Amino acid sequence: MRSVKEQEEELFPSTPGKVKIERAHGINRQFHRCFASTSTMFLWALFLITLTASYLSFQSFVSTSSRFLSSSAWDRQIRESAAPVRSQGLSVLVTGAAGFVGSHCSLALRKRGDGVVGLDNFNSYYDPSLKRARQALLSRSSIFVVDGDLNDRRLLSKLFSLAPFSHVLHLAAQAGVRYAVENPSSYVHSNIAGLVALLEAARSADPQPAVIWASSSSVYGLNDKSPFSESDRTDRPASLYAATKKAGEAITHTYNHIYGLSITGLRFFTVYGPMGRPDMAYFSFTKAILAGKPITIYRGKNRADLARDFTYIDDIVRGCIASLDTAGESTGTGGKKSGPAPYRIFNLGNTSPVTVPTLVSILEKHLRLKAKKKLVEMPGNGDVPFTHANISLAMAELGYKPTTNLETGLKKFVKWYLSYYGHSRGRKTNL
Ligand SMILES: O=C(O)[C@H]1O[C@H](OP(=O)(O)OP(=O)(O)OC[C@H]2O[C@@H](n3ccc(=O)[nH]c3=O)[C@H](O)[C@@H]2O)[C@H](O)[C@@H](O)[C@H]1O
Repeated sequence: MRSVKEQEEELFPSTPGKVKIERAHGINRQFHRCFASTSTMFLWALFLITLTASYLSFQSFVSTSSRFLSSSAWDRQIRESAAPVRSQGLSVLVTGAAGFVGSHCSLALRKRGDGVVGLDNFNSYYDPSLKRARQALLSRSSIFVVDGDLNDRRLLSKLFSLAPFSHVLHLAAQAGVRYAVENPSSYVHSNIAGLVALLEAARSADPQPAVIWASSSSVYGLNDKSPFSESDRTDRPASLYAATKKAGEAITHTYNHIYGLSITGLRFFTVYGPMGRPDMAYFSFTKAILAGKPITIYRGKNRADLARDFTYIDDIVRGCIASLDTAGESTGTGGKKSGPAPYRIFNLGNTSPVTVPTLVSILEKHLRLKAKKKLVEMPGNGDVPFTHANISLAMAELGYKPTTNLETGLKKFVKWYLSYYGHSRGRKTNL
């Protein structure tokens, strides 16, 4: 008669990974066989999982920065792309270069002979194929876009060590006001952690670049004083998106104060235009109208129409470039500032708010199709009733003067949309 301990040892071998089969007999033998083969399978599975995990992490190691960090061809591409081709030209690192505003700014900078290196993580917040198409366009203008994330500190410091960027145009962000209720952490990842990683790299760089970055009209939140001025309060954000942009303004101020980084924050007002963002209303409405699908138009309290100070992309690009040209230098080296550096914030808007139903009727006219409209109460997930920019400061300091009204800007957008997606005006699609 075997002791309980012996029986237990048969069932649960004392040496992990080893199975004692020599003492097995009867029903226990069957159990043991089964256990042995299960254990072997388990070990094999474990081995394969470990192998796959190592392979995948090696792949991601290789496919992100590290591939670049060891490649001299990659180094050369960065240096060439960063080099200006005109005398006194800027050398600009554009984050979010495959994004809407980033791609337009990169092309405009390149066109006038500045050096441009792009950085983009090509995330799937909206169709990445549009981002790849923008990247292809940039590549035709000899602009190299690095496929990497802001939070990859090693990659950032490598970029700054390869090229003496005079400026950073920081446009990479998690955008979208209402999406923040669905995926709050993506806003923290990009707009807070990513921003800090970028500022850390910029303040440690030699020379320190001037940083121009995208804040947002949404920082005015629930204010009802109109138009919105830079000196107005910004302590009542209506969305997490707005809160992260407001936080960004505070964070950049700290880096300006401690390290002497030259900072310019640009509060963009609902930017639209060709190659725009598919998540935005004018873009998604166009798609739906062409497909004969209904669109949802939000309304505020007492059925009031919502309104936005829609701003055309070319005006925004001019505002960004004027901000780069007037930024003033950073004053720090080796972690210490040698004197105060500029800290500026500007509204970049259009100064003429338009209601959402008017936006829809302009689209209907350009598309030669009627929209199926569903009017619903604003869901209360981040929207504000209206935005309206006072741009006096940007006019005075940047010479900023928007020139495109919504009618003209949407005409250009619709033309691009129909050609890019291969549709004809006045014809419904099967999208
Ligand atoms: O300036 C900014 O700081 C922000 O601008 C943009 O936000 P918004 O002004 O909210 O633009 P957008 O979504 O196009 O909605 C436009 C209008 O259509 C209404 N809207 C929207 C969707 C819908 O289905 N129905 C509707 O009525 C909606 O209620 C709103 O009244 C950027 O996305 C954001 O990233 C940020 O940069």
